[in-house]
Amino acid sequence: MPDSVIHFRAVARHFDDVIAVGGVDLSVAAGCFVALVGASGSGKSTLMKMVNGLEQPTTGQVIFAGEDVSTQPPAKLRRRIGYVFQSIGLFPHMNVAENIGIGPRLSGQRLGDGRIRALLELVELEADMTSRMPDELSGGQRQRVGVARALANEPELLLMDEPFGALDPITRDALGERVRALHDALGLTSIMVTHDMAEALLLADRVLVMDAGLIVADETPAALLAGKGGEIAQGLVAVPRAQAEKLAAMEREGSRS
Ligand SMILES: Nc1ncnc2c1ncn2[C@@H]1O[C@H](COP(=O)(O)OP(=O)(O)OP(=O)(O)O)[C@@H](O)[C@H]1O
Repeated sequence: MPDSVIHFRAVARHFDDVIAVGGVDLSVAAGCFVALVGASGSGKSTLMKMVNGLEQPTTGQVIFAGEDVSTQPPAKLRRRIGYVFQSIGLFPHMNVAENIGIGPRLSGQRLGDGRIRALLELVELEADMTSRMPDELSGGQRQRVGVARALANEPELLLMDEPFGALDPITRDALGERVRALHDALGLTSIMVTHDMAEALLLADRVLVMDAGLIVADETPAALLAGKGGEIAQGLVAVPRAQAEKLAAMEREGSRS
């Protein structure tokens, strides 16, 4: 498929006798926003890390932009793939501008002040944030800087692993919508790991559900809401649906009293 940015071909990753990823075949089309959901330990992070070379498949191949990831130099992958991983935070000894510019700097390029201001603007942060240190920012601001850093190299692919996990619900909602708007405006291809099925349904074009190292559902949000995707996917959809129903019932009760 020429318009696919990434292909997984029978990709498995074992850690001794633990099968983290058990044989995944998957293609992601250019321009698609994919959410990857599933229980803790189902293999989501391991699958993502095999895209940018942080983990290597035990068997199978990950193909990015037509080439096997294992044959591409790490620096080239870093330039073409932006990532926001909760486990890989900002560098604490670098200010905001230095954090945003680290990717280009590693490839021998210096980001100008104008470009840094433009990146801050993309994630709706004030231009005077540039000299702040990470510990002088709120969690939401740090995640915004993380997104700006991931976009600094104008990546073709954006990988996000629980990017908004530690944020309060209002900030999380706002940042999710901002990232989706950026995805559309910049013509990105994005894959986002989340534990939150509601977030996946609201933001993604395509929702993948992982269970025990395998992708057990691959549906659009509309198809999932219409009951497709099988038992595990429907178990995850049931949670936000039940919450929405309870809230609607409370609202009805409230309007009667
Ligand atoms: N470096 C490692 N060494 C050994 N086992 C690992 C390693 N990385 C992951 N695993 C195991 O592989 C399985 C899948 O882990 P992974 O982190 O991919 O799951 P996940 O779906 O991302 O979980 P979570 O939602 O909790 O982040 C787990 O059983 C985990 O313990």
